[in-house]
Amino acid sequence: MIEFQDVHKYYGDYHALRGITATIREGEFFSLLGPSGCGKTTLLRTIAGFEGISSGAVLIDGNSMENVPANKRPTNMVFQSYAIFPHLTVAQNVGFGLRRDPRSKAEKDKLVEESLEMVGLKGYGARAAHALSGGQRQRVALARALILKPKVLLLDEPLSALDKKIREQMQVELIKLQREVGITFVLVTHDQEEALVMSDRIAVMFEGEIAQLADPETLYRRPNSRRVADFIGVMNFLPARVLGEGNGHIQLDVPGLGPLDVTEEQASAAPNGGEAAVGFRPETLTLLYDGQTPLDREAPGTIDEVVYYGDMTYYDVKLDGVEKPVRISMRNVFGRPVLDVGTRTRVAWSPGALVLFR
Ligand SMILES: Nc1ncnc2c1ncn2[C@@H]1O[C@H](COP(=O)(O)OP(=O)(O)OP(=O)(O)O)[C@@H](O)[C@H]1O
Repeated sequence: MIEFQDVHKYYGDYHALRGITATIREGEFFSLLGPSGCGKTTLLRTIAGFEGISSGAVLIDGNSMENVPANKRPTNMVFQSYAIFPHLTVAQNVGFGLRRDPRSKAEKDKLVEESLEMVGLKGYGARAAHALSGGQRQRVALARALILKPKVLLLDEPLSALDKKIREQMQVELIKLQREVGITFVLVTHDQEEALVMSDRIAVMFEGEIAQLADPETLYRRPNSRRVADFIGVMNFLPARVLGEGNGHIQLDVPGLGPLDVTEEQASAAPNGGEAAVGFRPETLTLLYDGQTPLDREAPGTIDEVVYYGDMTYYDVKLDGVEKPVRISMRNVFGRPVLDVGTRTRVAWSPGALVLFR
């Protein structure tokens, strides 16, 4: 659907996009995720045609966009600062892009009403746009983009100005909306949680390059580099020594956990460039309570810090002989006490949940 072929972009001397090659599939919810300045907005704008490229090609439906101006592309963009017109009504805002459309007023009114219904604002047409809340304004901006029936909707941090609760609610609504209308959504976000929640696939970008492109579960469970692992969620790292390998297995010695085996599939693809380390997510470790036997392996440690979140607790635990504590998340179960700092404990873990970076 959208194809980037070795796309480079310079702003003067600055190399903002450094050889982007990727395909966004028709009908998918695709996110560009990365820290500030990595080039994700620039890449999104090359799809819209708001930004030219220095070399390479951007194709939509197999057609090169090289000489196609923004207003002739099958795309539409929704911005962070939902640029709606405050002096117009909601309906006038939504119908704005149809003002030169030859269809009758009755037909256009119907389209406006349908679009408003799509975004959960049925019956809001006559209201003054300036009287809407932030979340409602963003819906109006969405309805205004959708009414033009683009093949691709480009979303530049559309939810970042909303407060946490409304943002989470809008995330779910956007997913539903995307499924309903079935058009390709490309979202720019620096919020890894938002990308995980919403996307079919995510391209993680650093410094003008795509570091990994995968579905959320793969990104989370099998990050291909330490940098991606660090950017997505929380990942504990422990230094590891590679003892040997063969038959699809790698033997390691990990201080704090002991000698262990991982499979080749557990090794990250991109070279770490430094010393080997194993990584594991906080929820892949478990604190064992008295009398509990581990399913797999266990290691002794001492609780160093406790952060209580209501539904769960984060424990920072110092494994024996390891200076830096590892973070463990435990779901709080009724009747099970939250443990105190200083408690001696046993940490259960499974070799299968580790990722090896080397
Ligand atoms: N018009 C421009 N002229 C010069 N440099 C630019 C221009 N637009 C962007 N850049 C630079 O290119 C790099 C990538 O910018 P871009 O806006 O794509 O990053 P981003 O990942 O979207 O970051 P953010 O989340 O902060 O918007 C940045 O270093 C930025 O300063």
